[in-house]
Amino acid sequence: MDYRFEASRKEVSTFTNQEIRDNFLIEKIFHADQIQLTYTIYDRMIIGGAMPVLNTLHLPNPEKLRANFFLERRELGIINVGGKGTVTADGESFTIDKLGAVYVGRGVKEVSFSSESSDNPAQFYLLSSPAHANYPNAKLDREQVSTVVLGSLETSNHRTIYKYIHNEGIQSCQLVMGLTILEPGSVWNTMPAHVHDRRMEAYLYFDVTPGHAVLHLMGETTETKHIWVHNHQAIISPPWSIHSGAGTKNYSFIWGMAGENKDYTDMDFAEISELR
Ligand SMILES: O=C[C@H](O)[C@@H](O)CC(=O)C(=O)O
Ligand SMILES: [Zn+2]
Repeated sequence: MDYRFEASRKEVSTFTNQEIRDNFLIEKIFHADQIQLTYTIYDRMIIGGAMPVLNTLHLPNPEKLRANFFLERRELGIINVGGKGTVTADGESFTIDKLGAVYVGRGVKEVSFSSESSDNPAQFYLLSSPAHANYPNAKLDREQVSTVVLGSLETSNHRTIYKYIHNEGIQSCQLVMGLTILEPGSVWNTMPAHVHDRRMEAYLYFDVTPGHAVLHLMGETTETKHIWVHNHQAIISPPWSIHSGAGTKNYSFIWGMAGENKDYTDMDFAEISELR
């Protein structure tokens, strides 16, 4: 498991592009027949990917957790961005298509991942935060998710927010998770930008058309930095950082958060005129 410590706001303002990438970008989430995990000290979120092709993959118990099993003190949110696949949690199986989600609660001992077809393998994006309570395992298909439409084509930010794990959706201890799909011609996500000091956030960019990319923006509102992000790359966003981006074409991304509260609307917006 990759381990990422904090970087202070002051430090980040002096970082080179490579230092920004080393600290906040996860270059490759999906490795065939492997589970990739990155532990970030920000709210102790674990960001990962499971891509079963020929084999069934088992959620490991990394030494760093000093736990008896991965979910002893954690919960896990999963969204599939690949082909049909199955998540099994202590013998209970949940089969999901692309953009289906599974929540696995604290206390589940065995979690495994498999694909229906090795020609079109599932790609399970994983987010795990510490949990102090057990919530039931749950599954949600894309069609069942509550959506909010935001922005407009005139401001190049017409997009649909799908909320999966949140106060009115799948119940969790800390984890909030969903995804955003931009309409053709719209390229800006999360503009106007915001911060939420009470929660960190992680992004996974997906359905980025080959040959296109997203210019992800981070940093304090008056000290922004950029990272060019390609398909299936993830971003760690500290609680003090904006997390916004503009693509060379429309794209989609999974967002997830954990921290002090679970209120999706708890955001402090920055005026566009304030950005530096
Ligand atoms: O705190 C919430 C997250 O930043 C995202 O849900 C924002 C987002 O998807 C968007 O505006 O496009
Ligand atoms: Zn946010």
